[in-house]
Amino acid sequence: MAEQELTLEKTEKANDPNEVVIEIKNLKKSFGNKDVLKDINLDVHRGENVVVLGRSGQGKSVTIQCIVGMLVPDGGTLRVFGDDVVDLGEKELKELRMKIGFLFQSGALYDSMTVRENLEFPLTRVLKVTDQSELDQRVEEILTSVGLADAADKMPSDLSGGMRKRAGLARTLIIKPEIMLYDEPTTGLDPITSREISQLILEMQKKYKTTSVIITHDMECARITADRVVIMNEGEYIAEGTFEEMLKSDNELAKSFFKDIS
Ligand SMILES: Nc1ncnc2c1ncn2[C@@H]1O[C@H](COP(=O)(O)OP(=O)(O)OP(=O)(O)O)[C@@H](O)[C@H]1O
Repeated sequence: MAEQELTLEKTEKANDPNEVVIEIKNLKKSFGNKDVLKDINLDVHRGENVVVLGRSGQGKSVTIQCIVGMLVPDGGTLRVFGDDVVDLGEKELKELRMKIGFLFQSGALYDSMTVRENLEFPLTRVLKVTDQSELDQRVEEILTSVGLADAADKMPSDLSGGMRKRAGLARTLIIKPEIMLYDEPTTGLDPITSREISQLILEMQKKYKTTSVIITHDMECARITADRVVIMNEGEYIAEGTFEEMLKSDNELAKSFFKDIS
């Protein structure tokens, strides 16, 4: 096949909303005699934002850690971009992780580095970018995108909680991941800042066409960001639908999450 056709095929695939990017079937994971994931089934399509709701300790973070190969499941299959994660060798796992951005609750900035240095770090270490003008241009672009254009030379300790979250998001997005995994992105923020971060997550999905899994307890975050909501309970996904569908769900647990939403 001609090189041009191959490129076209790749581009079409990269934009195909029907492509299943993350495919989870009958996933199981136990720690000792504690069965945390009993039977998780989920398809995440390209460009989609899936919000996972569940009470504390239900295995939401464990699911995310399985997706990036940090934990090895005990059963079931877990494919990312069509590859079975369990079968990947070290090198392939490293390549996969380069396509996945992971935003932890803490935001994960290095306190001893300026914002600019924090952002340059994944570019130089992961993508091996050495050209200073490219580094400057990419740092400026991402900081502008997250609304922190003037903060490049500040230290993390000089930033508010919301700004730190934005900088953490910028640091994750700067390598242009195809998948974003958010673990409680609005925890610890006041309601107004939480809403701003949720809106930013939505904007970044549209701008960078990322596929995202968002774990949250924040219903406003779910309302703003979710194309689809799944509810997790006792190691299984028990209900799913759009935010509006879940709002009207007869499922008792869904009702308990949505009871204060008007
Ligand atoms: N590496 C591990 N070793 C042993 N047990 C673990 C490990 N990781 C998670 N667990 C246990 O698995 C269960 C699910 O944890 P997980 O962090 O996935 O919950 P969660 O649904 O994300 O909760 P939260 O909303 O509080 O973050 C917990 O009981 C936890 O103690």
